Amino acid sequence: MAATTVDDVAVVSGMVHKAHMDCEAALRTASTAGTEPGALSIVVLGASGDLAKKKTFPAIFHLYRQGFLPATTRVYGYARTKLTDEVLHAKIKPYLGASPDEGPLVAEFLNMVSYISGPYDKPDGFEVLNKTLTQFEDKEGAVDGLWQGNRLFYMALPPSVYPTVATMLRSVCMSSTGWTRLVVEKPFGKDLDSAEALSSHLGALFTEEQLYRIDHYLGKELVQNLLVMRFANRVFFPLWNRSHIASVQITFKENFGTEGRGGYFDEYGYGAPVGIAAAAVALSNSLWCYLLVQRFPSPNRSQPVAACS
Ligand SMILES: NC(=O)C1=CN([C@@H]2O[C@H](COP(=O)(O)OP(=O)(O)OC[C@H]3O[C@@H](n4cnc5c(N)ncnc54)[C@H](OP(=O)(O)O)[C@@H]3O)[C@@H](O)[C@H]2O)C=CC1
Ligand SMILES: O=C1O[C@H](COP(=O)(O)O)[C@@H](O)[C@H](O)[C@H]1O
Repeated sequence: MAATTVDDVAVVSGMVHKAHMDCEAALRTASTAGTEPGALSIVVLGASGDLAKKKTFPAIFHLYRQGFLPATTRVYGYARTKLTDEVLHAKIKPYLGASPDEGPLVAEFLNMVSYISGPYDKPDGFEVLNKTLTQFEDKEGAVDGLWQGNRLFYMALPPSVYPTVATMLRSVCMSSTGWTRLVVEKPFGKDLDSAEALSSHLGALFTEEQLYRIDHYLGKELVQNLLVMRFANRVFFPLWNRSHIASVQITFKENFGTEGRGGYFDEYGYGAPVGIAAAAVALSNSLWCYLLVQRFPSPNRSQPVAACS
């Protein structure tokens, strides 16, 4: 059995890089931190929903607080519900995870956040969004006399609308002066056929470098630690195989109900008891990934493409 090396850890980090990140890590990678020149627009699609409120906006706030976002960043929420900027701010503020003395910082952050309402299946709203982004980029995106506007789209939406929204973004909202990236939160399909269909749909619209598929559960510390324990711990590494492990048990525990997460359970047995629907969503992505984290062989290079294959 080969000894574990620092390279093994780097290889594992490479895998983590592409597919196993939480919202914050994904956004940080996708925005290449605060050093990149030009204007950065982060668009949260499904901004009126549960994931946006509980995970995505707080993650963006944490990046802002840590100085990982360029000074020329704006955050746009997009969804069908008609909301004012103020109503969106009031909705997300309690979830940002700010301490009582961070009032001014929160106000500064919310000042960067605005909201656009529009449909997912017609170009109208996306045209307004594109115009808004372009105006911001024209104003703030100057780099050495040239203009650069980078756009990050985060789909905090039910899976049923991913394909339509991706098509709209591709036809109406691509940046013509910088990069465009699309973050897709799990579930990535509910079975092999739907995962392949989604993959080929997105693959026809965006390049692999533009696509970030994430499951925030795999960015959790416990799961990340499993990777280190498997590949970088000299005691566990030689023992982590079928000769020494009789079975692996993964327990999914959640003690609360739907709580506004209608879209979350869409197509995953919404009529079923909440626990079963929640477990079905978790099983379709997170739990399989946990199992893979236990089992996948060490990839031979640290690039995401090596990890994917
Ligand atoms: N909530 C969570 O903790 C987690 C969620 N996810 C995933 O993130 C995505 C979003 O989840 P979540 O925010 O909970 O879902 P929501 O039900 O809150 O949906 C998000 C938004 O999408 C719009 N929407 C809801 N249902 C539909 C529909 N049938 N057709 C079109 N638009 C709809 C609504 O906005 P509007 O009507 O204003 O357009 C809603 O505010 C899902 O893929 C979910 O599986 C992943 C991990 C955790
Ligand atoms: O992916 C999921 O995330 C949500 C939120 O979980 P949290 O522990 O990060 O707060 C969870 O409710 C859901 O069951 C799971 O599939």
